[in-house]
Amino acid sequence: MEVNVAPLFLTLFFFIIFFLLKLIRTRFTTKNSTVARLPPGPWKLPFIGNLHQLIGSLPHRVLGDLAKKYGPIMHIQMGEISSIVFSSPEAVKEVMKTHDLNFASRPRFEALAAVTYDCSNMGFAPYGEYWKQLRKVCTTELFSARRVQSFRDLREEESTNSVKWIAGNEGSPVNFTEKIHSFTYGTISRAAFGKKRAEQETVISLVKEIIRLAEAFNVADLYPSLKFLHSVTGIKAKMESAHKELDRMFDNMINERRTERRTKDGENKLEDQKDLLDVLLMYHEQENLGFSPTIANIKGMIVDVFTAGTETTSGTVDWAMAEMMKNPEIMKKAQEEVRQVFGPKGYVDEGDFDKLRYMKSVIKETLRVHPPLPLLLPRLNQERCVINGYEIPANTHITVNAWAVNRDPSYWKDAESFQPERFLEENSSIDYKSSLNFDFIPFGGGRRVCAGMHLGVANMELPLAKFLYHFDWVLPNGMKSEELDMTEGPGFTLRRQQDLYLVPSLKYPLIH
Ligand code: HEM
Repeated sequence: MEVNVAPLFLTLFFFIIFFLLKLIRTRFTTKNSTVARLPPGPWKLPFIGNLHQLIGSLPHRVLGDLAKKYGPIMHIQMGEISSIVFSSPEAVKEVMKTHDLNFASRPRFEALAAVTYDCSNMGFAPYGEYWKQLRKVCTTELFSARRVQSFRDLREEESTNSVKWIAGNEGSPVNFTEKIHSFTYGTISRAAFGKKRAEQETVISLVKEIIRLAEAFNVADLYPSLKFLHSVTGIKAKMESAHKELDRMFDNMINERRTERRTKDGENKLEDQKDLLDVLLMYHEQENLGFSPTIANIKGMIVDVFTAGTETTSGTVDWAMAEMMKNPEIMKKAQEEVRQVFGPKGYVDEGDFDKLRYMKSVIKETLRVHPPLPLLLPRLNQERCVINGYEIPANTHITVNAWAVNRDPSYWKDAESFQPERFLEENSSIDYKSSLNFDFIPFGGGRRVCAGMHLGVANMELPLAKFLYHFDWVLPNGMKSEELDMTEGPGFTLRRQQDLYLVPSLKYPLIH
């Protein structure tokens, strides 16, 4: 029997062609994907991605460890959110310099939008015309060196009150953490609203509640498509309720101020007497200034001032003091310097702060080892791009692990240890405006760098100098310095897990 093999050959021929074409296609895409594949990252579980590795841990530490294995540009999946984590100075330079414009937006979180007047605060405003105008007003007006200087008297007053309170509790343990917290909230609230007001304490406690809720792990933010999760977690509802109350207080304060601004005293207010609300209302009222924020925008900005400007600053002073208690020789040097500079005067004032080189190094070293926002604020890239051969799709969440960068062993000698001297010696030229190498980024960098840096620095330096000058400090109950617990607490800002209790003894009393 004769068999017709032609169809068999034909099938085989087409099969081989199909197979070859597929092989070529695969090779082609694989070749292209060496340019366009996502960065490497840890193995992901379906639906939750890498969440199981991050929940219940300190994310900056876990991400730092994972980066040692997967590299300084790493892909992480958190629920539906795809995020690229940058963990070395070279990688961060790509985000903050080479591709700065593309990476200058922020992702939107529904729960946060509810308390930031639909992201009309600066911290979470998407990149665009509104953010650019607001940023300009911040640089030239709200947080300019001149404005920060104009708040000098109120900083003085608030820090003197803290010193008086501590002096009144000489010899017994004081909750230092709480004290520096209330100094910062008091100072920021007066910078925003001027004179002390009856509502101040309520505003502060509502802001604290909103910060706590914003820092709580909110699974609903990780599954934006599952909107019902917001009602399951209840966090958004709690934030909205605290916010409603805060909004009512803001309205009262703003209405009162608008009336006051129309009086003679209001009209004649000198530039240096204006608080942040005055400046923002001026832009609202005068149409020819190139930026006209609505009242909701103004309230959004005030929320920013409170949330971005309080715990970051107080947390740093708290850690600085804890580090000095842990390292008595550093405390001694810092105290000797402050007492030498201000000793003859009998009081501390900001006029001679240029001479406090060692104390400033203590603050820098604290920000290096304990950056208050260890993962900065998340960013979003507007367009797809390729970095180091890795594909970064548009609208990816960008995380910068500043905590890991600030202790990168290839940039920092003995990176884990607390040594303020490093900022006096080879790194003395490093300032807060992000170093050229992007190896010291507690305030972030690029277009989205912290807008309130000068105010933050002023609010850290003055109280710290006064606490070092006026008091000697010991740990309570005979605790030794090596026993002091330095564990980090959970949350978005890197604060101490335990409040710091210290026993003050008055060295130089206040003379006025
Ligand atoms: C120790 C004190 C402070 C630290 C360490 C700090 C740190 C930061 C960081 C890391 C960012 C994000 C930067 C980025 O995405 O690259 C930021 C943003 C911001 N900070 Fe600060 N901050 C401090 C104090 C303040 C103060 C006192 C204010 C104002 C009252 C302030 C206002 C802001 C604002 C408005 C933004 C958003 C900027 C934008 O998105 O364009 N900060 N800060």
